[in-house]
Amino acid sequence: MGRVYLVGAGPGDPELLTLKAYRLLKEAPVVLYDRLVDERVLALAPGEKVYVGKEEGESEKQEEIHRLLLRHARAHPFVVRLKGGDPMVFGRGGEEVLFLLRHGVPVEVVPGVTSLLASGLPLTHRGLAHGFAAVSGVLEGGGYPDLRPFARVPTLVVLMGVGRRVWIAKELLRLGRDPREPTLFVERASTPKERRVHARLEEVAEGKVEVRPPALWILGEVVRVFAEKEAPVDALALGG
Ligand SMILES: O=C(O)CCc1c2[nH]c(c1CC(=O)O)Cc1[nH]c(c(CC(=O)O)c1CCC(=O)O)Cc1[nH]c(c(CC(=O)O)c1CCC(=O)O)Cc1[nH]c(c(CCC(=O)O)c1CC(=O)O)C2
Ligand SMILES: C[S@@+](CC[C@H](N)C(=O)[O-])C[C@H]1O[C@@H](n2cnc3c(N)ncnc32)[C@H](O)[C@@H]1O
Repeated sequence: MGRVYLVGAGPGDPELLTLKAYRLLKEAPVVLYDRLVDERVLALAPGEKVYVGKEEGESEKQEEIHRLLLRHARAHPFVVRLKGGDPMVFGRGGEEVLFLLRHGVPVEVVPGVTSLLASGLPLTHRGLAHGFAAVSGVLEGGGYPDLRPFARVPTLVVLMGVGRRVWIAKELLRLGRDPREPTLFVERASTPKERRVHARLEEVAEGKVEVRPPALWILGEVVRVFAEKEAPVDALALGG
């Protein structure tokens, strides 16, 4: 029975791979990969590549992925299971680890650079944000998240939130978040197709902001620190 490495592919740029991820991709007899894995990363792997990604809403395919993982783990000395960003951040990596361990398959998690961090913005900043949170815009089966625990965090990062951005903005306003708060969408961060869109929370709520998935969405005063549109804030003066 081979080992399964649950590897984070990072946000897209192949140079953001860890050395361990790079080595494992080079040596892997087979790589089972997700939808959001950049083709430049896949090109590094000479072995067999099996696409097991899901389109939006195809969460029921998870059991099929588990069966495929088991089959390949039984057929090879080791297998790489490649997920976008970090496998343990909104990647259903926990489910895959539990399934494999329950079937006696050894697993090793190889963290990757999560897209939460791929914007280059500070998620924390002295005098502006002493903490951050990340939340999924959509729950299993298409449910709506309960945003009450997240409404007051200084920096909030939303993943899988593009389709729900108007609802999320309105809900955060209802929960008391500042309508003029700066926010930033980053489509396809770290790739040549990266596109950054600045918008105040109220503008998003009004449906005025065009964004395409996949994109991360950062809300909070830290957006002002490196913003292009706003007058650049002197970060040093805020440093304290
Ligand atoms: O599940 C996988 O295979 C890998 C992770 C993955 C997910 N969605 C994904 C991917 C593809 C990828 O990142 O490569 C891929 C995914 N899901 C979604 C989007 C769209 C977007 O970013 O705006 C995207 C990215 C689409 C794109 O590739 O551009 C949206 C989404 N998430 C979700 C759903 C509903 C569903 O799948 O049942 C839906 C569809 C909503 C709808 O039908 O209108 C729910 C979802 N999917 C996922 C999670 C994370 C679970 C966890 O906390 O581990 C969650 C949240 C949850 O289940 O509580 C996983
Ligand atoms: C299911 S989550 C997977 C997150 C991934 N495990 C991570 O750690 O980045 C998919 C969502 O992550 C975000 N995402 C993933 N890669 C991205 C990128 N290169 N740029 C912007 N957002 C990205 C988007 O919100 C996308 O809908």
